[in-house]
Amino acid sequence: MQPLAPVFVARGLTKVYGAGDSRVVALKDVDLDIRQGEFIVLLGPSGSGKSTLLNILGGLDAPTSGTATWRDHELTGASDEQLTTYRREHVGFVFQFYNLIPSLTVEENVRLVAQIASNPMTPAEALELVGLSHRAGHFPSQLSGGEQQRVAVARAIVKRPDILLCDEPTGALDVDTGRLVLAAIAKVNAELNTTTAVITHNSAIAGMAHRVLRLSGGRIVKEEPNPRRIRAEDVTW
Ligand SMILES: Nc1ncnc2c1ncn2[C@@H]1O[C@H](COP(=O)(O)OP(=O)(O)OP(=O)(O)O)[C@@H](O)[C@H]1O
Repeated sequence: MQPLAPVFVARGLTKVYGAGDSRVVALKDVDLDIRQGEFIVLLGPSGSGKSTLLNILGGLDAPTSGTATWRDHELTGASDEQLTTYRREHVGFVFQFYNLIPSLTVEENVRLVAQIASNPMTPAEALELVGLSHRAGHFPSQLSGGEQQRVAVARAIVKRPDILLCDEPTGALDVDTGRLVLAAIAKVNAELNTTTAVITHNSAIAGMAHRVLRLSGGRIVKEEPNPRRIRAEDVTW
């Protein structure tokens, strides 16, 4: 499906941490529109503001100034309760480390999130999407790192989020298992039209994006549309 109208709009987004000598400007005056169904890859050196931007998009953090809206949700100035509702209903997160609950099976890990969502798919559907139906009854310790990360993707998408935010999803994985995780993320983007943003230090992954954002010093210094997207299976590093 083709990307449509902007669903996320940021204007003059600035984030300052600390004060005085420890003051850090993590984001500086960032303007950004993200369209429905877009697959965005964020690249940039360590400390350039990628996670800060993703955390604001996901309602995990609030900007110091500027505005950020997701559809009709005003994220700037939202209360903690409103941000919690926004995250719960609209945002799926995948981080570098999988954070699965070791004492629960794969299916139970995914079900835990489905239970607090308003319009979830079944855990079985989510596991099918990431190609792990046959592992539903296993415990996380019985899975490889790449399989555990695909469970984390299933857990993130079982609630049918509007946006899937991935911070270094393949950072702990080798190339073969990393590709399978990327394929699962790309499939969710393509089949559910889930707007997707992936932070990575691995510029090869940029080939999968509709659009690549390069950050440096808290600013988006380059935006590159990618007319020739590659499949996850063809990413090499
Ligand atoms: N909670 C915080 N308190 C103080 N400074 C912070 C905090 N979070 C981030 N920073 C600082 O803000 C800047 C941007 O950090 P951010 O994590 O967004 O960068 P990044 O591009 O994601 O880096 P990396 O690739 O290393 O994860 C850095 O200088 C960082 O030290």
